[in-house]
Amino acid sequence: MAEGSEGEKNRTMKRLLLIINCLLLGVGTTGGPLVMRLYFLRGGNRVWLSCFLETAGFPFMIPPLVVSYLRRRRSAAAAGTAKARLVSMNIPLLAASAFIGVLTGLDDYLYAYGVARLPVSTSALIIATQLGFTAFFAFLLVRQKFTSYSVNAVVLLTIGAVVLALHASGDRPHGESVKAYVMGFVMTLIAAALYGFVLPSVELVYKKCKQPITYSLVMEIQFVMCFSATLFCVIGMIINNDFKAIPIEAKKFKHGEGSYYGVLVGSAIVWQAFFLGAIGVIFCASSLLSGILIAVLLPVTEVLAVILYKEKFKAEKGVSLLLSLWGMVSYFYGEIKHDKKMKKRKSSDIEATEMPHIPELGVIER
Ligand SMILES: Nc1ncnc2[nH]cnc12
Repeated sequence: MAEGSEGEKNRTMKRLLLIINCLLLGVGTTGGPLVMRLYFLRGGNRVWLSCFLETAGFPFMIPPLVVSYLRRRRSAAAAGTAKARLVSMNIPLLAASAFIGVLTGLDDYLYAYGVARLPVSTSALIIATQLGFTAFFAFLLVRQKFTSYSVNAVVLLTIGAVVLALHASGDRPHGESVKAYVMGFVMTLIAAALYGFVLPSVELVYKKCKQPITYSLVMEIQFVMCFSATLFCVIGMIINNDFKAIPIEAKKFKHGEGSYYGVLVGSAIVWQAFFLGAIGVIFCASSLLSGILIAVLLPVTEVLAVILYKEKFKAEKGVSLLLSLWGMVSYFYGEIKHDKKMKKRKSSDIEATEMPHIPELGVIER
């Protein structure tokens, strides 16, 4: 009985964690591209600097990491077990996280290149194709199982992106060459494919890792990933002389120096929420759900871009928005149905002495 209530408490905690991470991902997915585009619209033109800002907020992870360490230390002392380590990840996990971080740094550059050249509403919809890539790599790397509902969601969200891509040419910003526009389009598409690979790779690392994955460890992984991605971008910034250009850009920024630095710091904070949310959702559920949430929220970004930056809202953007919402409803309906089926099966198995461990609501077993 006590074990049952402990299990119930764990499930509730994991659901709460899932909700928090969905919110973080939501803030990052919608706010990140808008702040990044604001930088370019108001006079900034450094691609390496803006890709650096995607991960440079990793020091914001230090306070929660310290709190988590103190808690682990206190519970180890109370239980009389070995002292908690300041850094709990082992060397292979550190190496894997650093490697994925470099891929993320490269991806950030491709993504920022696209945001610099395309309207946010267009780049957001190209990024929606990421879900197709995530689904493909999740199948290859972590043997993600699909239901008719999740397949339906992937198809709808991908069609939504394609509808937009087919009509995107009329969206070229004033004064931008066709070549720059096409390059922006292609780079964003490659970013979508690469990040579609990164998400299931994180899930694979969680699965293959020899130590139990806790949320504290997820935060450490986030720290290392963002640190190595930032290092990658710093090299690009040095080569491109971006550090010298920062004070000059700040002086020329349309809203003044103060708001220039405000945009940079705001960007770093919002993108931290994005990356922590993305890998946190993978921890609580799966890389597929992370990909689905990113795709579902992109049309929200698009609508906000239309409102805030007066970008054009054409019929195809509305169609894409509807398809995304339909895809989201389909996915969650399938998950709730699956969850109910699992609960029913569990209660009919309750008599058995050795009860098998059944995963819940797309939650991967660890
Ligand atoms: N670097 C990135 N940041 C945000 N969303 C992305 N989608 C693909 N790459 C991305």
